[in-house]
Amino acid sequence: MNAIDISNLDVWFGSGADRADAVRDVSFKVADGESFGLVGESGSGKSTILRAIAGLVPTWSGEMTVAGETLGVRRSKAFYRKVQMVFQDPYASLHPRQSVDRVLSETMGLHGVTDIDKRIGRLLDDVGLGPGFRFRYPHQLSGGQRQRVAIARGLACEPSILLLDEPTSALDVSVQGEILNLLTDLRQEHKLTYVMVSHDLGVVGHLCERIGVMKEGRFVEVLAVDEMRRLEAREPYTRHLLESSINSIR
Ligand SMILES: Nc1ncnc2c1ncn2[C@@H]1O[C@H](COP(=O)(O)OP(=O)(O)OP(=O)(O)O)[C@@H](O)[C@H]1O
Repeated sequence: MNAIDISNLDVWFGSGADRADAVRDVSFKVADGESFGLVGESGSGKSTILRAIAGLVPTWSGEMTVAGETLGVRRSKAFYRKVQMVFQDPYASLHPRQSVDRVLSETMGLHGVTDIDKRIGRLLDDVGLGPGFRFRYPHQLSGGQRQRVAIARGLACEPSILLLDEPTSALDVSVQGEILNLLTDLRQEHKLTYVMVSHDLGVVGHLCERIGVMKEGRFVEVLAVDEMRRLEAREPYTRHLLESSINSIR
């Protein structure tokens, strides 16, 4: 089964002379349990695809079937129980005056999760934080710990799909590997499907099975991570991209 099936997706912002076409005629499928990466130069439309799936862009056309739902203009509450997004900067995405406990219990309460108390303890263990972090505030956490809280929030209502928008790029290099390992373990333990945006081909190689290479809103090509490592790109643009990151992908 496919967790995600996207056909002919176009996303644009503005209209008339101010119209910007951010995503053009993009199609791809992601199998249940697969991890799919979106790579390409800055402004090529990677984050916009995630935002379109999550219902965060107003104007799009095409077909999107995600977690068994054919998507329209609005996302249902049930959709957000199945599909969650983790953003690049955990400091910006966590409310400064909300403790870890409140962040997690509010998310669970919103989605009608029962047994919240026990679940928070388990979630904190799952993301490698433990009970000592439960009543801390964002400013009392390191960048890596904050991202672990953001991941715990993403997992709080037991989704099947996580949309990861540069989940390690705001972090110290020394912490990036830890978060990538955590995401790898969580995918296995919770049988998750990932779509991950990253400008770092090393990060994508670590976590994904296939990558979609983007340029100016379009897919240039889709290739397996093994092909990426062997520099087996069909398109000159991809070859150039791979060759310029040769040290991080091998
Ligand atoms: N809300 C918006 N209004 C107008 N234009 C937008 C908006 N969001 C994105 N864009 C434009 O859409 C294009 C794609 O942006 P997007 O953020 O998806 O690129 P990206 O590949 O994720 O880039 P980066 O790697 O720098 O994050 C860019 O030209 C951007 O300026």
